[in-house]
Amino acid sequence: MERGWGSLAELGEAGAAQEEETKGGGERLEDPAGATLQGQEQEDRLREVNLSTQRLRVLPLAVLSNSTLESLDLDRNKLRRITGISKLCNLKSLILSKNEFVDFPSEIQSLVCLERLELNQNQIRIIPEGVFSHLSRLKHLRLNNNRLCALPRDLAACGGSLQYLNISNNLFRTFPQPVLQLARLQEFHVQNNALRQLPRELFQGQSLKMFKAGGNPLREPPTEVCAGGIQQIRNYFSQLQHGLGQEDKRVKTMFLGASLAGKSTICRSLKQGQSKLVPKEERTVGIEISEFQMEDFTFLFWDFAGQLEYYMTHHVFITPQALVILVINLHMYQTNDKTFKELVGFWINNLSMRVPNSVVLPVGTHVDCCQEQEVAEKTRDIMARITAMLAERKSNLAHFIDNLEGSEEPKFYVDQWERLKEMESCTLTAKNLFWMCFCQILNLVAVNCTDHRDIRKLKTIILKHVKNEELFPEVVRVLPPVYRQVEAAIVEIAQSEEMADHGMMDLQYLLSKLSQHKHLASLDRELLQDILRYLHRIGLIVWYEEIKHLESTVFLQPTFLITMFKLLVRHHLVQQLESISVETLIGEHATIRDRANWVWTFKSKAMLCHQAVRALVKHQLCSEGRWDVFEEIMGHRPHRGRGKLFSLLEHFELCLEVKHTEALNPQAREFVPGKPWETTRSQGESWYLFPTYLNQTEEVSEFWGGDHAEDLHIRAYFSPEIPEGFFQRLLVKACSFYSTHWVAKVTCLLVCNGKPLLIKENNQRAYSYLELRSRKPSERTGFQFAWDFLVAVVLIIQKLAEEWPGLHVCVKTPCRTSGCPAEFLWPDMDGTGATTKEDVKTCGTCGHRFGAELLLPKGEPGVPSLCRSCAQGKEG
Ligand SMILES: Nc1nc2c(ncn2[C@@H]2O[C@H](COP(=O)(O)OP(=O)(O)OP(=O)(O)O)[C@@H](O)[C@H]2O)c(=O)[nH]1
Repeated sequence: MERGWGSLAELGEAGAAQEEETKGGGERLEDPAGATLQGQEQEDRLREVNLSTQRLRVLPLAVLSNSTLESLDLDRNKLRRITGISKLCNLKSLILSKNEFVDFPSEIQSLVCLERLELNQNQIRIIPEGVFSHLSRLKHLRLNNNRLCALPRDLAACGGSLQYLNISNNLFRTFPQPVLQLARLQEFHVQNNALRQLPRELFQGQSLKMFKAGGNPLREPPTEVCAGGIQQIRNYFSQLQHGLGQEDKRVKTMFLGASLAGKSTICRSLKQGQSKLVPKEERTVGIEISEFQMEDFTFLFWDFAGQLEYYMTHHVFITPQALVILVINLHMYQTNDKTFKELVGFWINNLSMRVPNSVVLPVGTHVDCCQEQEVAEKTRDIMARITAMLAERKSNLAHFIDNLEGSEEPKFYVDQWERLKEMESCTLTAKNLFWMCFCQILNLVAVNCTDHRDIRKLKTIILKHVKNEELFPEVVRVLPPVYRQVEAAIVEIAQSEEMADHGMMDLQYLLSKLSQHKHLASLDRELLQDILRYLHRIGLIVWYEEIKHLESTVFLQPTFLITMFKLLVRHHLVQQLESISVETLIGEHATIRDRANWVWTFKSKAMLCHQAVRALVKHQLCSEGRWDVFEEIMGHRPHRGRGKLFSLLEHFELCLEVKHTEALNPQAREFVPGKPWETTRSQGESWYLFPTYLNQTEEVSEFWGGDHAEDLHIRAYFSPEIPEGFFQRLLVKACSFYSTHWVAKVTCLLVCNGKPLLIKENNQRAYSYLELRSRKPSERTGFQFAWDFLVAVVLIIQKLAEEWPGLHVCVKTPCRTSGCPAEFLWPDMDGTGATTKEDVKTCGTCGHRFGAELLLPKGEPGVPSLCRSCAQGKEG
């Protein structure tokens, strides 16, 4: 058999050197100090036993006979009971997480010294009374990921000691009252249950420091209040005491779908209660937002433009807990794969990745342009394909799970397995175990937008759905009257004569304006800010506290924000650039020649200099009659201060500041793992790269010099696919680390310490991956560096992927034998160095043996965590 590239022989010398090192390490144990250490270690071992991941079904007798045992770790086994555990009466810590318990192991009541008990990730439904009354020293209790809907009353007996309690991911519908007796509780996790209400008493004491309740259909206090933390919840309850809570029924409704589907037409017709055809010339640019009342529900309509260029901004605005109206032009729809993907599949796929628990109502338009039978056929076809698509996704996930479970060393894949299990439950259809775990696609409604009866029918159907509490448990929010008063005051300020129509206002000025309102005069600023945060979370205003340049700006009209985005993220930007008037050029100290240069650089490199951006923005604002906001959003001085626009675009990774248009600043300080790194703020004009506008060029492959068979080579696979815009955002993130880089539409070359790393995007159905390649080091010492670089980029990919909760990414190394289809799956990268410790890996398919360095990062402790902090450092 022919040997593959990079076989064991390639690492001959390196392997021998390592063996030497291991021997040297062994000798050290024999010195006297080492012997004392060993004795101490042995003693500790008698008190602490770790039997995690052993596939145990019963407790080993040897363990039960050791009555001095203080800590027993049985994490990730197959235990259903632990008969005999009561003998271990000195036990202080008992870990039984990720086993197969259905019944609570009551023998635990004898372990009166217990301080830490972990029973998370089991199947426990009921905890009997009479266990916790014996555990008065218990400080730390994990019961998350079970099937619990109540806690025993005697948990109160741990009131003097319990500091940490986790009951997240269970089935609690009402708040477990015994928790209120836990006077010393500091950290409480109750996420992902079915709670509607939290008791005021929980927040009355001062002990609680950390509280998490996301993923509950909370009405009182609403999720958007809880997201503000304990102090905001306390403020909320103290306001509720002053006046009766009012019910607010509000639904964020997002209109999505391909270009010219009829989104704006439906949106406007629903608002006006009659057919309101939108002329083609009035296409939506960016997003339009409007508010509208149906019965006692307030609908906040978000109408998204269908052109792909704008999709880059969609991820900012597509948020969970909304009704999504997916508009499909039935006249354009053909019963084939291609149109399904373009008009329907693309949108559902993106929603299932970004907001896996969304409710989607497909609406077919242009019925008047179709035959009656055609409408029925197309409706059936769309629904059947959606069902098949979701089924395929589910079976893919099941397949990934099976693969991990069947792997030789499942313990290396626990994190990936858990994440997949979580996603699998999200893609099931309604009425699942957890209220939030559905991606519900409702039946398609076919309408003729020219007929007002169809509009009325659609309105009735929408109302019926939003009244369904199973579908929309969070529509109702209980609010203290002051919340509504602040909202009303803001609307008044926004509409006042004094207010410029861009609706941007300085935070301090807004707060003082609010204090002038008669009901709000006595409110303190902290409470007012809390309410502004709430209004930001429900999408009524925008206040990005987390962006430094925008922390003191409140956007009272969120649409203006989109106006800002669309100045630079839009259709036909080149034509806009070409049409900048001579007056504007002169105003920016530029010439017609400069303009030609800008157009050339933009077309070839997707870059604009600061001066070009200023001229472009000025040109567009003038043509829209909004000249007044130019300085506000671009900053006052042409070459300094970058203004609000760039802060926004950079925050959402839509553009990247670069220092040189040629070789992209080859002198820049680079990021080298392990060494301090800072961005260079060199002189000269800034250029901005807009990756959305990149074209395919040969430049990257020229600098890379073509793939070599012996390259180190890995792939990050994406399921169901690489989200639109993902690669461009990765590019912005990665290039801001590695300031020497070359980029093109689907490829990017990063350089670190003079070594190149290539990233290539391949997005095909059922075969979507990012390929990462670096040259095989010529010396053994070079492997560490090469893998550090690769791992750092993988971690940036994983970090970015977290923004798509329904996305699964897994990293594999293809077998190095040419033609062998096998791949080596990467273990979880949890920062503990869970990489390979073996020297040799054998391919299960072709049987070739390879030096492990050629396939996976070696398990040098600390390296992955170092890379992790680097990847996350930029997040700041
Ligand atoms: N005959 C007929 N025309 C419709 C119907 N619905 C929409 N239209 C027309 O289709 C065209 C596109 O409608 P829009 O509402 O602008 O579509 P959109 O989805 O908002 O399009 P973008 O703004 O490009 O994203 C307009 O000219 C509408 O008048 C329908 O049911 N029947």
